[in-house]
Amino acid sequence: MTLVDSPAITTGGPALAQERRLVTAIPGPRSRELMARKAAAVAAGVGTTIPISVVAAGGGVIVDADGNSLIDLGSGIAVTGVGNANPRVVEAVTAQLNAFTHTCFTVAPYDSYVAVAEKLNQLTPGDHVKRSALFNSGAEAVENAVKIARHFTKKQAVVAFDHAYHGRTNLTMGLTAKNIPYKSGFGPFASEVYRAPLSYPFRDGGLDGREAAARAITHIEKQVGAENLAAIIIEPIQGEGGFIVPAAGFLPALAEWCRANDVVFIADEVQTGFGRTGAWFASEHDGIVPDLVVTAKGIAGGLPLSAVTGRSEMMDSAMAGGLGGTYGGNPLACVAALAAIESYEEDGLIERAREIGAVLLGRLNALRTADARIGDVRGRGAMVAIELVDPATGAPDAALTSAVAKHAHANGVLVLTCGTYGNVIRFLPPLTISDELLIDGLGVVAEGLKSA
Ligand SMILES: Cc1ncc(COP(=O)(O)O)c(C=O)c1O
Repeated sequence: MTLVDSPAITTGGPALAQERRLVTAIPGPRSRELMARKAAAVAAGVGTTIPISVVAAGGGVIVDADGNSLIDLGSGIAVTGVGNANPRVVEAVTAQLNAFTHTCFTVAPYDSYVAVAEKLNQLTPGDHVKRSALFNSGAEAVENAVKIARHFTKKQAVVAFDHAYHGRTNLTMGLTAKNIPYKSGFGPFASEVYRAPLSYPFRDGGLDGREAAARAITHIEKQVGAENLAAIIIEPIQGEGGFIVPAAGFLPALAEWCRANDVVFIADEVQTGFGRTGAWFASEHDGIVPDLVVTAKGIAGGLPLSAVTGRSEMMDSAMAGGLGGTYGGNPLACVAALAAIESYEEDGLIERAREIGAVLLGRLNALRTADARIGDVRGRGAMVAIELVDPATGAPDAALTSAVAKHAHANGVLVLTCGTYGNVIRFLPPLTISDELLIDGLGVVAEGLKSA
């Protein structure tokens, strides 16, 4: 029986792999129609190249309208850490739907919002007194974190880093580094945003973390001056910018400088938070305690929710009613978050992220020894990437990257690319994926590299 006959979600190694190859070789009518539409969209410069119309997902597999199944190595861009349609989340949201769907927390409050805030206060790094405010998207939470930092410090400037990604709203576009497709033609951007050099070990010519931090701080002092600077915002491991893990010592040195200069240190943990890197938050790997932590994505099992959590004196400094919006901390998203957090805690998912990381790093490093086009393998936990280069020059190879991703998609494996130079393939599987599926998916990527 192939998955054409059975769209039920199955997990498991070789048998599924066999079925997947069979069905993906013969796209059904619905997928053919979609492929044609997507091809037109891609030709017009919009849309993705993945020719499927999803009808179900779970257990590390996405099933399309023809019964084709894809191994999910992207988690909807690091969102479905607890797996798609996680039973705890489904049950909680269903019960909430039957109770009430919306009141607006500031008009008529409800317990689940408070419970999520308390959980965030407890789980984020540091044992100081904290407060949390809830929003809908990562970008919205980043904007609010900057507003809080400005209100608290009475300063205006914000520093973001090379290769950073913080969203696509007006202020966050300015914080985001990459021009195309995120910024070009969408200006003017918000003022008082500056950029500093990052620690990017693969392309840094051997700078260690402290040296890279000294370079960034000198740059900031020259360009802005601490007396004008409200906040620096940084992803502890960069996501869209290419899964760049800064060298040890970089983040602690920046955090120290911020403390000494009354500058708010904002960690954007939108992509790295909620167990993704094998710890609740990636800041923990570097032993830093950010003043404000921004979270979203993995927080609520696929429902839109985001948060800013931070020092109570900073959070309380903003005027009541000055943050948030109508839907922030919607009751459906809040109960989903409580259920997702229960799943991370009780289903051992953070430990599982570390195991997934061992498989990813082991297999990808082995591939790298045999293939000089893999310039770098990096990441933590279930957030790992390969950077593809021209072996002769070390120059980024975006064409190879896109060919490998296309091969993977055509052969039933959903992987994402990223990076300023478009030459990074990133692996962000759901933390519920089996080793068999993961290894099978990596095998297809390896085939793609061989055939490219
Ligand atoms: C680090 C980081 N910050 C902010 C965002 C923006 O989040 P959203 O797309 O939910 O607005 C993203 C999204 O990818 C992200 O990775």
